[in-house]
Amino acid sequence: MKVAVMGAGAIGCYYGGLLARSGLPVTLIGRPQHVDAVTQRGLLLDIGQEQFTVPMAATTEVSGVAGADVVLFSVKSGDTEAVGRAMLPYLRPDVTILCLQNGVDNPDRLRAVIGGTVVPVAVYVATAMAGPGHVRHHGRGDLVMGPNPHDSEIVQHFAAAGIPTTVSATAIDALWAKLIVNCAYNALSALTQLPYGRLLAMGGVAEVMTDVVAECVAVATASGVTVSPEILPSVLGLAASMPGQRSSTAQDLAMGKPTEIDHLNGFVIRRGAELGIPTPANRVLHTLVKATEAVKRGD
Ligand SMILES: NC(=O)C1=CN([C@@H]2O[C@H](COP(=O)(O)OP(=O)(O)OC[C@H]3O[C@@H](n4cnc5c(N)ncnc54)[C@H](OP(=O)(O)O)[C@@H]3O)[C@@H](O)[C@H]2O)C=CC1
Ligand SMILES: CC(C)(CO)C(=O)C(=O)O
Repeated sequence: MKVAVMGAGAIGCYYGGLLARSGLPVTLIGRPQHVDAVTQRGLLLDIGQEQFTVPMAATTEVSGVAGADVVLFSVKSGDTEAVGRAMLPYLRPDVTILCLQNGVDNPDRLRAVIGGTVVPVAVYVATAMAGPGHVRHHGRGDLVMGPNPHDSEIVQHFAAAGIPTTVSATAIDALWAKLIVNCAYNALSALTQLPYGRLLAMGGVAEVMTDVVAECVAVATASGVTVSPEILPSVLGLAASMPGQRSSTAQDLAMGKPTEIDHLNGFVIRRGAELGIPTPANRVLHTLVKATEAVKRGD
């Protein structure tokens, strides 16, 4: 199974690195600083106290997807269409594209651009780039993948690489459950730059999260998604399980990078409007993050 990773960041380098370490041919496609480092000395992969150096192919050219049986698609949600269009001329007609992204509509948006087999995957991991061509694993790593023509072969190769993968017809429901967590935490952590433990201890935060979750559940349910009745306690309980964590939106905002907020709270607002469901709490959070991004950019 020949693999290409489109978007050699925290997710792409972690999963691509594990697959390459297991012996599969993997090509990373990423930015020059990562590609140069990987080409010179291999990918550095920190897992717990162990560090692995994984030799693997790397390129800055999107044409690196040519010939791949499986593409791990791991760019941020805002880049989905543009990167999809750029890869299209190089893709094999029978390629399987695994969307390893947060948000629920990336597979549909990518499929609209490239057609073919585009598979939703819910990603339960915490990883971050520690430097050029250097990825650090902070926890978990399991995947829930939608059914696809090559799912058993993919699961087998992933298991051999130490990536626990479940195939589920309800992978989209899992993505929605993750989206609801993101809608509750990401903007509030970004706007305050607080880690989750301190965030939840602030007066009124649990109440705001409760409103956000209620709106998300209404939109999800009207979209035909099954949401666990335990979603609210599970969302509010997350802070205790990772009290020191700041959201990816908080990290993007702090680094002056574009956030994925249009595909988190922003998506719920758009879908709510289509369905006639009001989403005022999500709207306030989305607006404040967009305004803060604009201020940071100096608009
Ligand atoms: N990190 C995590 O622990 C988790 C992340 N996710 C989700 O996974 C997805 C990926 O996240 P993550 O890996 O953290 O993001 P990163 O920003 O670390 O990785 C994406 C990489 O792709 C690069 N890229 C974008 N366009 C191109 C292009 N045309 N050519 C080459 N490289 C390109 C980006 O460069 P540049 O920044 O310069 O554009 C960046 O280096 C997101 O949807 C995220 O929400 C889900 C679960 C956990
Ligand atoms: C689950 C959570 C909220 C963990 O930080 C996340 O996915 C993110 O930060 O984007």
